[in-house]
Amino acid sequence: MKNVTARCSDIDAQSVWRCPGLFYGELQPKAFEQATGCKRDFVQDNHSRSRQGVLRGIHYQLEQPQGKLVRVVQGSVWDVAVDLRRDSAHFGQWVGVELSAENSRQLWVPEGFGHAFVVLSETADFLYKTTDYYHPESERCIRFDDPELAIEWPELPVEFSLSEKDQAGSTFSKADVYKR
Ligand SMILES: Cc1cn([C@H]2C[C@H](O)[C@@H](COP(=O)(O)OP(=O)(O)O[C@H]3O[C@@H](C)C(=O)[C@@H](O)[C@H]3O)O2)c(=O)[nH]c1=O
Repeated sequence: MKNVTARCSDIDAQSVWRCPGLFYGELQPKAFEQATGCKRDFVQDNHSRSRQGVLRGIHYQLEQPQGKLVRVVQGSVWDVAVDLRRDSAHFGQWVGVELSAENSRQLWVPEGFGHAFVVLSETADFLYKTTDYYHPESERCIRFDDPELAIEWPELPVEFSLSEKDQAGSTFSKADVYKR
């Protein structure tokens, strides 16, 4: 499997099941720094809800590149980060991880990576913090099924469902990428 863990950190979130309900402790800056070795200020918190089979990505912004700390608070997704830094030893390699409300895992997707996910459960609530602001003018998309990237997506009982923007994604070979 083409896989890279370099600079993508899988973090144990601080969530605790309670009876009844769930207590979720936001990852504090110090804990984030300890887990990733990175120091970041997050400027935006996003929340999206999608149904099973919805696939979003592979997204990235050329300007104002965003580091993303991602997690799921309801349901589960298969989450993927792709190294798009041309000078990187891991250029074009990807890492995938299941994120769910049950496993409380978080993935740190650093600046310079593309990001995508597909919803495994009936629905999923996906939350992410970003290190820079949304910049639609420089947003780019690479096809999730690019043969060169050869990302392994899970099999689902429903067809994958993509937005028009995601259907029109570029091939990896023709995509604008990061210089470093
Ligand atoms: C991401 C984003 C979208 N929007 C708006 C634009 C549009 O009208 C609507 C939906 O946008 P999108 O179709 O881009 O949403 P979505 O497909 O959920 O995009 C997200 O996908 C995942 C994989 C990521 O990595 C995220 O960074 C982001 O790109 O929300 C904002 O206003 N601010 C934002 O930060």
